Amino acid sequence: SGSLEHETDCGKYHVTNSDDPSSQLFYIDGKLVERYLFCKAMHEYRERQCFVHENVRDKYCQSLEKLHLLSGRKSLHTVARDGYSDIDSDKTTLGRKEKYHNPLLKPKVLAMAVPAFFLLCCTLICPCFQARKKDTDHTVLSKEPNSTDSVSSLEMNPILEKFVGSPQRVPPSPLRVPPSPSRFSMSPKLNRVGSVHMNMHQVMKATQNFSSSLQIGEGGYGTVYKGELPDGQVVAIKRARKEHFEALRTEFRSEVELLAKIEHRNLVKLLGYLEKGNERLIITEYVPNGTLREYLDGNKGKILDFNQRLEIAIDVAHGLTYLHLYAEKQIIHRDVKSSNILLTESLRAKVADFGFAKLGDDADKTHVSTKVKGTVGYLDPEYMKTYQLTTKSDVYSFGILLIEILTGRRPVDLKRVPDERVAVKWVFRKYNEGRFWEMVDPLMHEKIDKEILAKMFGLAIHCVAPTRADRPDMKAVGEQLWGIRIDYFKSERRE
Ligand SMILES: Nc1ncnc2c1ncn2[C@@H]1O[C@H](COP(=O)(O)OP(=O)(O)OP(=O)(O)O)[C@@H](O)[C@H]1O
Repeated sequence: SGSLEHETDCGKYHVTNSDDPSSQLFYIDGKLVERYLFCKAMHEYRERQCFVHENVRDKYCQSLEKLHLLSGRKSLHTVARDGYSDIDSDKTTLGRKEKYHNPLLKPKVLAMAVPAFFLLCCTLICPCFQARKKDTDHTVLSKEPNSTDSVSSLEMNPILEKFVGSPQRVPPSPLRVPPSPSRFSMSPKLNRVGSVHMNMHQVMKATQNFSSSLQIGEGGYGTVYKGELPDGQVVAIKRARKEHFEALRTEFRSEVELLAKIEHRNLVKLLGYLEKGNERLIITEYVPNGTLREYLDGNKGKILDFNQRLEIAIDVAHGLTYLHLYAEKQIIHRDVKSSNILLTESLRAKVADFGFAKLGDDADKTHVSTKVKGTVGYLDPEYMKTYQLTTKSDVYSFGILLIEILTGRRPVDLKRVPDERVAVKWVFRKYNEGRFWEMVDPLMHEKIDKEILAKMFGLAIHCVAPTRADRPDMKAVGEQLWGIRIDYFKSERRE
């Protein structure tokens, strides 16, 4: 091991040498940076005719130079702000120039997308958030940013484990803007929210005393029951678990107030709310056909065809566009995932679970600073780093969801071989190799036109760009999906 420090006319650079390449540290002007940024600086110094030790550049940066990944238009400062990260692990997939046949495969876009995987990996295993095991790999995070709790029951494998233990990954004391007190203050009228007003006795009757035979699901906040109202209307009743009650109080209340204002065919409708003693109950429309995840898992006895998947994606995009743009106040969902997409009998989608919903900020601000909430695998890396929540965090989660819809894979699946565990990373690799069909859900036997697949996966990759400014907004995503659907029908007619 050793250390090399050099000063050029342009700035200082410094590498700590180590026999183990993974523990090498790179510094530019005294700041620790990822290797990619370091090489980007070398490249810029050289372009500005500053002296650079060629042996240093050759040793650490040659592979990146060869891949043309250092010559993008972005300046070093822009790149640093964007949080670009080491791309080593993906270099083999970017090898041949002719692979850039799609605009999305151009080096700039690749350089944008590759680091997302590194950040995603950090996201998946960041110890600063308490993870709660649920289902197989779907773990919900709900953590104050400066808390010291560590990963709890999240199953970890040795490969992931080595990343754990670095609390510095999360800024220690981010700005946090508490929800406006007026919106969340105790209101005696809360029981009158929505169109269904029930008392506890009626709820007990509707759910047969919370009978396990009427239980339809279990989520972060508690248990969900199916119930029938005296007029025959079937509803879903979400009952907060008592042990989480205090902690969930605000969330529960925020869910109610937000949902009550929403009226859109792609969003689950809040029908009522009941606060009584130690019970908090949310009554919503019942969506009869289970979750998108259940369909993708093949648990519903029917496999979604490509058109149905496309329509589900469009429905979700429309629901989220409504929350982002057209609701009375901007709403950021914060927990977009396949188990929160409920399907109707005709397999149209409704976005559910506004438990984590958060009001967007007023028009004069671009983000809300908040504690990190969401589900492992879907979390926007920029939100994880900055605690700044914007609608683009939902766009990121939507990109992950789109990958799920197309591949059938869970965002993180520890049962797969190591380099296929993180679906987005696997997709990116295959995408670069132009192996679109290999990514398609094996349960879906249709042969989809390659161009259509390239557009769908390209859109998903665009949504998961590491920097929110590079992601499309939800409205544009819906429009693109709509365009893809038209192309899909045209391609079907040709065959
Ligand atoms: N309105 C509804 N209609 C039909 N089923 C529902 C409805 N709401 C929830 N469910 C069922 O209950 C399950 C649990 O829902 P819930 O929203 O509590 O948790 P989740 O979204 O899966 O997890 P989390 O809240 O932890 O993110 C869902 O997966 C779904 O199967």
